[in-house]
Amino acid sequence: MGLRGPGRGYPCVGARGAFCAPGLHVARAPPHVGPRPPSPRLGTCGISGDQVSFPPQTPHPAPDSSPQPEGAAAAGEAVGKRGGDLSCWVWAPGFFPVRWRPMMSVFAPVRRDRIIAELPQCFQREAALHSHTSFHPKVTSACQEQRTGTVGFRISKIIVVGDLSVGKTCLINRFCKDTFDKNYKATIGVDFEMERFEVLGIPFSLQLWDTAGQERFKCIASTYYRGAQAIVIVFDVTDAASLDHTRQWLADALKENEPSNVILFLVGSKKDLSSPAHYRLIERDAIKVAQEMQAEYWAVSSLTGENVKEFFFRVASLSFESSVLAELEKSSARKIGDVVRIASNDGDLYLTAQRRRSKCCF
Ligand SMILES: Nc1nc2c(ncn2[C@@H]2O[C@H](COP(=O)(O)OP(=O)(O)OP(=O)(O)O)[C@@H](O)[C@H]2O)c(=O)[nH]1
Repeated sequence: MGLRGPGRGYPCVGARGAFCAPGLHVARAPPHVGPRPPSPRLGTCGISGDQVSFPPQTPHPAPDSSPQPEGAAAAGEAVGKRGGDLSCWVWAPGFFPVRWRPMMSVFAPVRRDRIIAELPQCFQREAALHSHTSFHPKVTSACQEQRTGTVGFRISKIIVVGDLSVGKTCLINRFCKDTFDKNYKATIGVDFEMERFEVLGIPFSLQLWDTAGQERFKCIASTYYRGAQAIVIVFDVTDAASLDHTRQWLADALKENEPSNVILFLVGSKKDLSSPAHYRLIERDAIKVAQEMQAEYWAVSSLTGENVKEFFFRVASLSFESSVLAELEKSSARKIGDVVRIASNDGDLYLTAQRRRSKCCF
């Protein structure tokens, strides 16, 4: 059974690249059989130049009450590690079912506990993307003047990768739903959550792509790596081998992304399971790996919630900062009579990974 996704000759609902509609849950696509169901009406809006679709106003009934392609229910179960929500199946153009979560809306007010007014601090200064204590002054002033782009809100794609069972799903669930499941259920392909923030007064969303760690699902998951603004590589602090494997996960993710356009995070999970003495040992090694990768290091526990919110706030803030700086750089380059070049004194505007890695000063 194949997965339909960007870049594989399959349409992704109203999306270009790897972006999918907020609130739409991409399912593994069963082969189509039988008559084509009516296409849903899809509205579109522009987000940073990418098209995304709104959920259809009249979703097709759920698979159990309507004709469906063979295997659709199985696909739903397969994708839905997070079953039991209010989602239903809808038909997307291109013949494959997607799960629509009606309760999610990009226009609902941002939760009060998702408002970021100051740059959250790093976890370890030795392995941080940068150790500044506040947002880049150009970002702050652009936000004050509402010069962060013509579109009302921004969106960043974050992919979460790492060995099987290291805790990727639990990490996302702890942050997005404040839940923890002690039973392991493998992710098949990818799963997807959208989390909305307000950063310096500007609406900002993170698309969190939870990918499968099992080898046999890797090729499905890797089709969703493209177009990431941040890569989160997770390892288990009680399993040194999972730390060793992070290099390979990074290499695979970078095959689909331009290294200078992504920011990297190395996350040690299950901190609650490690004794302080053991943790100190693995942290020393993890910091070395993070420095080598030029990633920011964090250690978290999804069981207790330790550092989970702080980590995602940091991801949101640095992704936001990086995207606003890129936008400002683009607009300043455009001002120079359509000749795309960067004035030397603006050279720090676009924080490529290389520059971030060298921890340049403002
Ligand atoms: N004690 C403890 N257990 C955890 C923590 N995070 C995850 N687990 C457990 O580890 C197991 C695997 O967690 P998942 O989040 O499903 O792992 P995953 O990386 O998404 O696995 P794949 O979907 O196969 O890639 C589950 O049994 C979780 O309950 C944690 O912080 N502390």
